Amino acid sequence: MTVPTSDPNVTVRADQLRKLYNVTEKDPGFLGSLRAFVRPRTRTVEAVKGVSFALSGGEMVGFLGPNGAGKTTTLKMLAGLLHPSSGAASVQGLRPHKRETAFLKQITLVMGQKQQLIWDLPAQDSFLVNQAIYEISDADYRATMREFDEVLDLSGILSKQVRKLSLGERMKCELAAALLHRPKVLFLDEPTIGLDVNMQERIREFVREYNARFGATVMLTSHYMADVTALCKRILVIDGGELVFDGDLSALTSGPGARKTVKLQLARPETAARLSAFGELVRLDGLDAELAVPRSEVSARAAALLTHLDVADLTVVDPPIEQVIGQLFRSGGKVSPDRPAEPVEVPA
Ligand SMILES: Nc1ncnc2c1ncn2[C@@H]1O[C@H](COP(=O)(O)OP(=O)(O)OP(=O)(O)O)[C@@H](O)[C@H]1O
Repeated sequence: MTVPTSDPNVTVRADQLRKLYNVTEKDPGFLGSLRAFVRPRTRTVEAVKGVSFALSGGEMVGFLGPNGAGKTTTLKMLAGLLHPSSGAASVQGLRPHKRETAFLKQITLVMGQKQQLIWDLPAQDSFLVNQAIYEISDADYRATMREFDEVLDLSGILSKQVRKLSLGERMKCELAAALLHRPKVLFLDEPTIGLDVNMQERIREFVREYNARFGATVMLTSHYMADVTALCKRILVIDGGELVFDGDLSALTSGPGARKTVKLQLARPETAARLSAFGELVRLDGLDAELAVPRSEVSARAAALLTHLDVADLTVVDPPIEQVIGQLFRSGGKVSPDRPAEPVEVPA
């Protein structure tokens, strides 16, 4: 896919972005080290294989993919930390890898697994360092801190040494420090990782308010689907370095190819083989079973289940979004079209 180049509303653009890493390989042990020293062995990993997309100003987009799919590498290229092997990125009309001051003042990259606050000092000191780096006036600094404090409740933790903060407290400070200069584009890489559900919600609320207040563009990776469903209408899915889906989250749960979960309580035990005739068996636990069924075939399959099996209770629900995304990964991003209902053949 080639990204349109003339849309003035596009703030983030990836055009055939590709990244190769050269990895040095070494066998374990002393002999392995010796061999690697005498005859170094390298391998090329294609972490990102020519991805293209465009984000509009103010859009919040979820960037999903299994481990090692290329999410962080893509975000690092967009934030200018990595130089693409080929292709091009542009953010607010600027080339990220040039790391110009005008670019750095408009973006931020927050990595939940890495910290930018100075470990041995109170968080407040890191804030003052950022104030100086980004040339923020005292008046703006105070106003921003007041606003952030309202949502994140920072008072009482800013004067504590960073090393003594809890994970949640530290993450609130990390976010506030990273947004002190009020960037227009936020790259958030797992900002809620390891946090309890209350703190995840607090961070989401903060991102939502920031986006509404400043019209910021947000690209978010998270392994917690609740973050994505709460904040993003659109998702990009990357798998094996390739972009396999770019569209509305709702299209996955209600569009062609979407599936429903049929929850069954059986009156007597059934075999997996018999249940599988009615749909994809997702769970079988004693008398409780769950089947994934194409949306367009739900009525026919439910009727067949009630006819052929001894069912005590049957309910139809939307599958958890994790399951939908998992299915998307397994199908290489292909959303299969609706098919006409097929007759069910039940093994004896
Ligand atoms: N500095 C590096 N040198 C060599 N290979 C790397 C490097 N960084 C990442 N990779 C490889 O590139 C691929 C993509 O990694 P990346 O960190 O971008 O994935 P990810 O989608 O962010 O994964 P995760 O969800 O596990 O954080 C992986 O195969 C990884 O091993």
